[in-house]
Amino acid sequence: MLAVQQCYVIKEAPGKGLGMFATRDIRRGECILAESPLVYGTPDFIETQRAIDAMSPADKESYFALHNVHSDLPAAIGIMKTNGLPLGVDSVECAVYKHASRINHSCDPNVHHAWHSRPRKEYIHAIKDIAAGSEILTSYTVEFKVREERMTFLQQHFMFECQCRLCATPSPEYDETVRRIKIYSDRIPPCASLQPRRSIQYVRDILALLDTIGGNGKTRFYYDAYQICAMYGDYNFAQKWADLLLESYIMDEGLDGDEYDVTCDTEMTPARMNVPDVPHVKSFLRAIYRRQFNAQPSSIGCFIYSAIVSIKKSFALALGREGGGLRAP
Ligand SMILES: C[S@@+](CC[C@H](N)C(=O)[O-])C[C@H]1O[C@@H](n2cnc3c(N)ncnc32)[C@H](O)[C@@H]1O
Repeated sequence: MLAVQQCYVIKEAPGKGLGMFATRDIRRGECILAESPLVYGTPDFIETQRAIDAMSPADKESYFALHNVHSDLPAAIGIMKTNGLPLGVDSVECAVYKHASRINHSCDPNVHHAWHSRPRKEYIHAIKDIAAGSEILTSYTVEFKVREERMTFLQQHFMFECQCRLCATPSPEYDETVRRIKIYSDRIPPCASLQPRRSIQYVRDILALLDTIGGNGKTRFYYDAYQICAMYGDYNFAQKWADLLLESYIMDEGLDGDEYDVTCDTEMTPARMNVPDVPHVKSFLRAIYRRQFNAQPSSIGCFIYSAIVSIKKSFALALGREGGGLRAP
């Protein structure tokens, strides 16, 4: 497994309790932390309490040192509710971490957190360049919520008033952009089967809107466009969207998960794949990475670009038909 060198410190974050701060410049795409949970939680309080009781004394000490904003609940449960990160999108299970649970919130985050099920670790990746000394901030809310919705959610679940740059000064323009993104996003699935061109246009409109508000959150829309083009046999443009998707996905989630070691067929090449299926492409990228680079994840950016170039060529050979006219990225 690749070693992750610590590039952060946990210390006082004025007005927020403790927080995580960069100890050196961190580049977008770098893996900041890959951490195993102290303990897992489920919606069943009794089960959760049992898991906490069964922790080692050292883990228990770390756990009970964490922040708790739910003083109306037993401490063990309050800490779980304050600090639990879900085990994947929409999961009702969560886990609490000694370090990752110290990361404070921003509606304009500079990291993305993701659960990787095979190594059973939480990964924190920089989604922006982070200057030494800056606070490392993730988002506790789901994407595309207007200021009022975000504030209500954060107050109800985490009992604080967000003072990030997006919340401190209300911006009706920002909220209007978020509303439009949400509307277009909801229109993509129903349009995809009957009006693929229109759905691709929605994707393009969303990408343009996202650019006006900082550019985060593009990955899922690249995936939508890739799927629509692949579904219609427009492999030329499917490949172009897949390139964008891969770059964006790997920047957000990295290639650090051991699941790619386990599932990886090192003989697999993109030319042997029928469609540019993302998990397989990730396995392939990981295999090249492990074969060719004996490097820290911090050099991952350079690798991604060279791998994408080789993948482009291979896909062009394997799938190189002319597109059926869906719009280019
Ligand atoms: C998961 S903990 C984060 C680490 C915590 N600050 C600590 O001292 O361990 C979540 C809690 O941190 C505080 N917090 C997180 N982000 C904040 C922010 N942007 N502004 C104020 N407080 C925040 C809130 O009390 C929230 O309930």
